[in-house]
Amino acid sequence: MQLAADQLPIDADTVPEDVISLRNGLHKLAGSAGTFGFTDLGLQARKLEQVAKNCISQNYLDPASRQRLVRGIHALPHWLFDIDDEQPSERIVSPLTEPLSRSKLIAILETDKMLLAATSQTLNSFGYQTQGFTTFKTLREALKQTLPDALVVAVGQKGIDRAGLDYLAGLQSQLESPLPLIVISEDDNFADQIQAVRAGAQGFFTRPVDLPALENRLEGCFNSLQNEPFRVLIVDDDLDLARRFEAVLSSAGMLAEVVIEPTQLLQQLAHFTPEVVLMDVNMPEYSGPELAQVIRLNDDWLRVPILYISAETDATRQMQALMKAGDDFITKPISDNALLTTVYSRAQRARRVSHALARDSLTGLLKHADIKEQVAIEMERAARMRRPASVAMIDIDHFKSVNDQHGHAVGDNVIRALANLLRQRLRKIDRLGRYGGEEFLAVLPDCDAADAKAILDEIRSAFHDLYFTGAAGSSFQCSFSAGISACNQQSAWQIVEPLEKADAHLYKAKKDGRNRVVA
Ligand SMILES: Nc1nc2c(ncn2[C@@H]2O[C@H](COP(=O)(O)OP(=O)(O)OP(=O)(O)O)[C@@H](O)[C@H]2O)c(=O)[nH]1
Repeated sequence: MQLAADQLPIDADTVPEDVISLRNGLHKLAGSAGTFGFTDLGLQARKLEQVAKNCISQNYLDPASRQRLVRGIHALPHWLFDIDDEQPSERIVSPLTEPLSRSKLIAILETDKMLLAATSQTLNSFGYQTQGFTTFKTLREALKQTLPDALVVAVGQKGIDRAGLDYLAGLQSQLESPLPLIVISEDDNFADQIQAVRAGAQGFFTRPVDLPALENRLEGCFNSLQNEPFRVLIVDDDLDLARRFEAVLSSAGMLAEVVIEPTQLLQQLAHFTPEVVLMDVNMPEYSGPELAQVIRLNDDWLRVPILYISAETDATRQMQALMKAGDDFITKPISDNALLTTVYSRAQRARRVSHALARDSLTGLLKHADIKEQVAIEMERAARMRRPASVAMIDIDHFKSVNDQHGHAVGDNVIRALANLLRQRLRKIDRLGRYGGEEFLAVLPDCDAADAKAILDEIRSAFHDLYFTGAAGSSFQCSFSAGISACNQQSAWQIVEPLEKADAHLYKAKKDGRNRVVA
């Protein structure tokens, strides 16, 4: 910029190209310097940018402006040493996503040993670790040592009393984020419920407890939506700044990727599937709004918010950009925490919207069309990589009679319980969807027929061990049948119609007596 400023003609009738490129450089510096902690440098650059802008709008480079530009640009390095201590030392907010690899530990307080064993067993079958207590005293001592991930406590004569709930309320108030708490009571009296709410309860069940429904509530508390890191795509030609944003977002547990070559934008979108796009506005070859419009040409990315990250503060120009495409403006310079919270809230909302649109409302699993698409993707990948993969079609046995005997709501509980069980037992890389009413479809990459059968048999047995609460408090059990189709390394590229094959095997499982897996 210094060289370009020195070469500006004295008293030019029209604005030379160099003033325009200097304006662009100053604009970029004004936006990025503050982000790196050089607030004063950013302010000086912004003032000089305004001088250049005035010349451009008058289409005339007057001597006074030329002098201001030349002197100002030569003085810029001076401001480089005037680093703003405040910003870089600003603490980056704690990671906004928590890794989920270990299974969750649930502490259970239940004075009845039989009920404690049944509750533990059910939660174990859903993949949770459990720690059982029969007195509040022992639970309290354990809580002093380590905190579980959630608490299930019985109140009343058979468990914790009012003072105990007060103790839990006190404990919860000391925690940054309260523990999920589920309360079990003898009946649904108001006093117990209000007491439970004051202790931070997120679930309240009366005896006899519908354990799969309790598990469903627990799972809701853990909110699996938050467990996968948010994915953010950064499009900025200023590589230093882009890397800085990438580092800030990564430090908070998000996955960030930088688009260096805008012509690769669509490929990177398809490959990375971001939940938020951060888009620079002024780039040399393609402007941010142009690239945002390209993204919006494809309905696949409609759910992904595009945030312009720009030094542009002029409301009219911001509006013009937003009218073309894009969702909001983040104004540079931006502090690390402001960047994180803005991106986080946008990503969270985008994920919720996406989830609500693609997921089945009863089970939270992928809907029919989406799981079918996943099967196609995974089978194609398996063929390409010459890796094994399996497809499993799972159907609850005699489900019509569950509805007929216990009502539709109880039937829904059974469907939800199986969905949760499958979700807990399958791996993260497996894809799972609700294929129809009481029918589920899963695709298991890198898993041959024998392994898939073993996993499904284990889940089948765990499902059959569950006791559901039916009409008038009666309890009943359910089972499912499953059909598996698979391709191994050798046949990976030969497999045709995996769904039809799995369906034929499911039919055979039903015909052979149900409660079985046919591979
Ligand atoms: N509660 C509830 N029931 C559903 C839902 N979707 C479908 N159903 C019911 O599921 C039942 C499926 O019954 P069928 O296809 O005859 O099969 P089945 O009784 O499970 O018998 P088999 O599959 O042969 O073991 C029907 O009664 C549907 O009304 C749902 O979302 N909730």
